[in-house]
Amino acid sequence: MPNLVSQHIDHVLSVGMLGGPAAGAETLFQKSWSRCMKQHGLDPARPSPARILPSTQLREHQQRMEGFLRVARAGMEEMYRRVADLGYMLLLTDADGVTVDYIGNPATEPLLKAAGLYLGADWNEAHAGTCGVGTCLIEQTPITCHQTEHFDATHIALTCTSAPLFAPDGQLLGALDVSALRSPEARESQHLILQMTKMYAQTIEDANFVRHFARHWILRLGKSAGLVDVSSEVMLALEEDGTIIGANTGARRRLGHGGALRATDSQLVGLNLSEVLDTPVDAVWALARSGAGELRSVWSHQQEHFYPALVPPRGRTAGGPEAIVLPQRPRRPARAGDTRPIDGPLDGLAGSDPAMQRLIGQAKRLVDRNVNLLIQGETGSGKEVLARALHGHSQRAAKPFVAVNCASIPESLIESELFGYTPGTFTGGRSKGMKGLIAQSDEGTLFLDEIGDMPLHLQTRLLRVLAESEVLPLGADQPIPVKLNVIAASHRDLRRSVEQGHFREDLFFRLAGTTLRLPPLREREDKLFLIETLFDEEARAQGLEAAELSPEAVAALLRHRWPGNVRELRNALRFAVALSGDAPVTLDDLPGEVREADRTAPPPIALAGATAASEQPAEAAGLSDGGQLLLQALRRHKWCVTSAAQELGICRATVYRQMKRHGITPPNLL
Ligand SMILES: Nc1ncnc2c1ncn2[C@@H]1O[C@H](COP(=O)(O)OP(=O)(O)OP(=O)(O)O)[C@@H](O)[C@H]1O
Repeated sequence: MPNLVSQHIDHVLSVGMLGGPAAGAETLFQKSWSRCMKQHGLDPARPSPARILPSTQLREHQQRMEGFLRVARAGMEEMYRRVADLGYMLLLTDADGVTVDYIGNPATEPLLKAAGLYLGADWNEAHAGTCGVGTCLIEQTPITCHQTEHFDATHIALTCTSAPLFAPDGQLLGALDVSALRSPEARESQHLILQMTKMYAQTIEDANFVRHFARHWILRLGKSAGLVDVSSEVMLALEEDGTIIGANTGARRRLGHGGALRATDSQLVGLNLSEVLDTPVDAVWALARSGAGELRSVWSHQQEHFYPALVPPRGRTAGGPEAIVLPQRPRRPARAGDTRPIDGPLDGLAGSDPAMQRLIGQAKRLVDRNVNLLIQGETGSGKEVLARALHGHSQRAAKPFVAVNCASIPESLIESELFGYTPGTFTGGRSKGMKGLIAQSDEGTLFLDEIGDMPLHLQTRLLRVLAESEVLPLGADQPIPVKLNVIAASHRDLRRSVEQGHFREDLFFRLAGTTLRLPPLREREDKLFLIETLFDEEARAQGLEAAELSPEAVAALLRHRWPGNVRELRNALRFAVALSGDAPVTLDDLPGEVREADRTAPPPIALAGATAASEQPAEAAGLSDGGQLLLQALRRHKWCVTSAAQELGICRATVYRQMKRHGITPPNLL
């Protein structure tokens, strides 16, 4: 054995030192060895003992994923029954690589513990080196790390097979690992275990998906008509009009663009089923009515064929299938018969930025769908504006929109503000008591801004309100029923907050039916649209409807990085309008930091005059400000319309339209 160990160390050292991104066709393990040495600073000659977290720390890791742990445990027990006799044991880790659950043979517990195959063991690659769990979490794909494929010589007797586990929104949750202290030397001996691990990881993920979407219809699609009821690769959670509100890993892989396994659910969520499958939504409800008889029908996506099965929302099955209340037909596929104008409040939020247009399309499809929405975006990127537009676009538009900023209400007041209180609850309180903000939003929209800052004990109370649709004011003994529609928002990455134990996982899943991500202003391609819209609004507000922006000012505004996002832009324009009065806003009227950005940027070629003389001087002189701006941008980009469009934040078609309007002709066509 000592000889084997030193041989292993030499081998790892030679491969790991040579390997690296430039080394080309390395195996997954050689890449990992090189990562261990170069990035994690590990040394194969210095073995690190198993690191087992103390129970308080372990508890914190477990608490972050309690609901999931229950589901995963059932799958682990079933798998363990099948592999225990072969000498395998099972670990469940979180995304950090910490073992949050374990099943092994009690008779070998001391050996398992010494090898780190135990509760609380940290299998993160940065500490444990190349291993089943740690490397699987980095690669996000199922792997077997067999004996000498481990980095650390203390692990070279082990064989470890791990599969990643993803949350319903596509985020990595952790890994399922099946390991043995001893095994045959041939790597092929683990092939069957790899297949079983993948299968149980999918079973666990799917059970978690069903738990998450228990209140919705779930469509299963499988390759086998006989098995689709019990096992199917694809699962889609649906609203009654066919809107997709959730997609499992199989659905993302099979139905998402380009088979992107790691993509989040944004590609499918918000689409209508009929946009994804060559099947009308009516077929889903026909399937629900006729039950298994419909299974003979085949549904297709591109060239692939599936058999469908439908899981009704929990609670609808209480009286057996005959008690299921089925929608007679899709509630409302489009806006037909809707009195709202097609150009609703959501349409005014953005110009031609592709990410914003996708978001608006998704938001429109999800409005009035009984799906809780979570808006994520940097401070000032327009989360509240989006929430108000969603409310304005919904059938609840005439009902109250109640915005609560969880970060700005003092912690001592937030409970009474949200839940209200009865008369006499507080000395100094209002004599009639107070209706809380949650009750005030009844039938309208409750916007919980900066939800990530809500204290943990109030998260528990809020969860109860959401689950039971009733609120219990402080001092009251009778709850008040409320019809709640919640939109939550945060600039923090809430999933990260869940992982860090600052935010309840169950509340996160309850609030984040779908996550809408607002891009920061610096990434938006419709800056010019926003500049013009906000400038008009600010000028109107100050009674200066005729105010104008000079091309230099617009160019500077387009160049600035906008760390404060749309809020900073609005403030800059308000400042500039106030300063310029009736005269056009010039560079000097802009706030210092915007002017500063302009000074540090390279001078535009067209303004430097080098090419101006030969290129349409007469036309340039007669052009309006907008035309001059366009001409300058085109010159700066050597008449490349795509680049000019990008700089101006408008699409190519608009550039061509505006060129035509201003009579601007590229030099090669003169
Ligand atoms: N699409 C938009 N159209 C017009 N104005 C916008 C838009 N988005 C944001 N704004 C303006 O930017 C400012 C900030 O918007 P908002 O309060 O919605 O941002 P936020 O992301 O909720 O900020 P915070 O994180 O601080 O709560 C507001 O003055 C708002 O009017």
